[in-house]
Amino acid sequence: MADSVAAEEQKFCLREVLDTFKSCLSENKEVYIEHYIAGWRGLVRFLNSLGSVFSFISKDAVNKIQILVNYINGENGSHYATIQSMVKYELENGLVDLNKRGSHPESGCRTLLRLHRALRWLELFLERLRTSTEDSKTSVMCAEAYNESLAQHHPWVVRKAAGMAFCVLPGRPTFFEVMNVGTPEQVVAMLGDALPLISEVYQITEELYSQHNLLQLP
Ligand SMILES: CCCCCCCCCCCCC/C=C/[C@@H](O)[C@H](COP(=O)(O)O)NC(=O)CCCCCCCCCCCCCCC
Repeated sequence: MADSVAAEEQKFCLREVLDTFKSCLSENKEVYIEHYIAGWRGLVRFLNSLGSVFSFISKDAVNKIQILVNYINGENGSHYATIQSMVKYELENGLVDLNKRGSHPESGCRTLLRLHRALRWLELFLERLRTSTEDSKTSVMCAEAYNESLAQHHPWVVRKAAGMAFCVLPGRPTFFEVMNVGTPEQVVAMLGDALPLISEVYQITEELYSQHNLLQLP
């Protein structure tokens, strides 16, 4: 009984995860950090279910999520409701290391920027998955998406480790099964629904960071 409950709890559906990105946007298009983080938590669970070779990646994501959770639960938590309010608060109070890491090495702004760059990887990867054919290789799609996005911000050693991890990604059929969304057609349809929302969250964040010159935070 306990086992089946545990199994049920662990049952993973990528549709639900991607749906959390829907709830990220407020009416006036601000991005709720709490929901943004919830989306990442779900993605990390998915990554963990693919095997322990990916744990160096999920550990870093968990670490960044935790930094943001600590801000949300901290005494200035009200300023961390949306990415917009966080940027305003941290900049106005000099809480961001702008040029080199110094007294604020783990600001909310620089931490979220790392996840934001990873969101671009996700967008590119999911778009490739959506338009892939039966014989497409997940490792190739993942590597291409990575090279076009995150890789540009990673040192050689991280790129090397990431490249090795991609090689052991399961093939497309298994990958789709683990997503637990249904038939390949249903996966493709679900991705078609989810991608515009992920793109919108990405674009809004990108513009905000660009306006404030925060895209290269150390
Ligand atoms: C499905 C395959 C998943 C491949 C994931 C691709 C991303 C590869 C990222 C490799 C990061 C390696 C770990 C180290 C990272 C940090 O150096 C680096 C910089 O941080 P720092 O400035 O504090 O040092 N960190 C980052 O860039 C943040 C990386 C966050 C990665 C989160 C990845 C979550 C992946 C979720 C997969 C879900 C797939 C769903 C598809 C159906």
